[in-house]
Amino acid sequence: MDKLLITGGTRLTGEARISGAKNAALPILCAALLTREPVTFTNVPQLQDIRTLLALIAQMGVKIDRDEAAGTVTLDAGELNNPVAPYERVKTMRASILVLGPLVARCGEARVSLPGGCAIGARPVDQHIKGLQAMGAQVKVEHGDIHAEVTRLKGARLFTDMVTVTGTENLMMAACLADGETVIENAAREPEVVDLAKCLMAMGARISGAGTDVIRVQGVDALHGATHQIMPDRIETGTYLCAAAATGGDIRLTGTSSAYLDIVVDKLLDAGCEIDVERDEIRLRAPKRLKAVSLRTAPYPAFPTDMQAQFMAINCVAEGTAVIRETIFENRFMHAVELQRLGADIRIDGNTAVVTGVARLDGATVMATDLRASASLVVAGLVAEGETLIERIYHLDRGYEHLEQKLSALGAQVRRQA
Ligand SMILES: CC(=O)N[C@H]1[C@@H](OP(=O)(O)OP(=O)(O)OC[C@H]2O[C@@H](n3ccc(=O)[nH]c3=O)[C@H](O)[C@@H]2O)O[C@H](CO)[C@@H](O)[C@@H]1O
Ligand SMILES: C=C(OP(=O)(O)O)C(=O)O
Repeated sequence: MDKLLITGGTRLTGEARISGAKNAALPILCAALLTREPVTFTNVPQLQDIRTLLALIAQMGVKIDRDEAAGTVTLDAGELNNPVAPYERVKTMRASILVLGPLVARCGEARVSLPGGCAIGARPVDQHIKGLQAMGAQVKVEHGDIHAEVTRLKGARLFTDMVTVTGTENLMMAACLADGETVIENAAREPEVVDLAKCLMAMGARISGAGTDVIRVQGVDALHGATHQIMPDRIETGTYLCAAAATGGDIRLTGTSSAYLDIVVDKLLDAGCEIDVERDEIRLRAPKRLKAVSLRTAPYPAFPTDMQAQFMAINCVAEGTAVIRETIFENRFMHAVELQRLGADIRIDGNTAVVTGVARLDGATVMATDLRASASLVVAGLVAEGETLIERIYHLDRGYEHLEQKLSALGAQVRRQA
């Protein structure tokens, strides 16, 4: 298993280009299952999760034409014949559940393995199932698989018990081919939901309200081919901003947008950073020492849970004490014990972490436990004195394109070890 060796202590300076968003690309690639015509996507990141999803849908009979280096993928689901997502694929990537809605809507049938729990929490998919049932699907969970059947989905009024991002995406995709109008209330407002809606509308779907908490979809008989550019990755952007902030750096990120990062930018300003935003670029200049910033995660537009770990890392070396509350996932503090191995002062009490900044962190061997936990260890490793060896970095490969190359271009001393 690959490891990442970081020699800390270098200020990050220079420029890096942000990739297409993993969490937009995954649902948007699944949207291609809804039509018989080819759909082309650009700005698709080179990530393990994307490879996993493409392998999953190839097995369903979808033709894939991909130029990885150019970031383009064309999917042709004209001969989709096997609406099945087996456990072997689903277990490596929870987002595989995003094939469920499109498959039921297009094929009238789907068998998708239950994703199961993961490091950050139980993450059930009951809301996805409840929504499809409300649209008339017969859904059984048997032998660890979700088996759904319907002649044609019917439009319905759907209300999810909590805000769920992939739940909203699954139901919005399913509703595109349903008979009549579907109203999704308590919908997720995340920018990735909006990007998916844009793609679906380019394919002929009739959707309004994406980006608000009520999404209306008028079902149509068929969708058609289209071309769609995946939005920039706001979490990758935020991660590099944190890495620069922690190291007292001065970086420019291109190919991105601050539009969906308001609260992250605000927190970095509170921490003492200077931030300039120009069209598709963000420049961050960090102070000598950051100030501690408290935060509470919640659905968009509040502070994203996917940035919580990286902010815990910057608070480890900031001046003062920060209180971090995680309200989305019940077990998303796994990085805290690893950060403690580097000398961080963190106290955990339930869903609250109290982080008191220390003058310096010291390099050590640490273990990556999930994607953003791993990102927080990279941020901490960049600022720690000496060498930090991060084990199990396959998590990082799920979500950060060309991480070592981008960090090296910013002056970091980072090396992958086999
Ligand atoms: C591929 C993708 O886009 N992943 C993102 C997505 O995950 P994902 O869509 O899986 O996360 P959800 O928004 O669904 O989860 C929010 C909360 O609702 C709970 N829940 C969700 C669905 C359900 O049927 N029942 C249920 O109880 C979850 O356990 C969690 O506590 O949103 C999360 C929250 O912003 C992000 O951290 C993930 O990076
Ligand atoms: C939790 C994440 O991803 P996933 O939902 O794919 O596990 C993430 O992107 O931080």
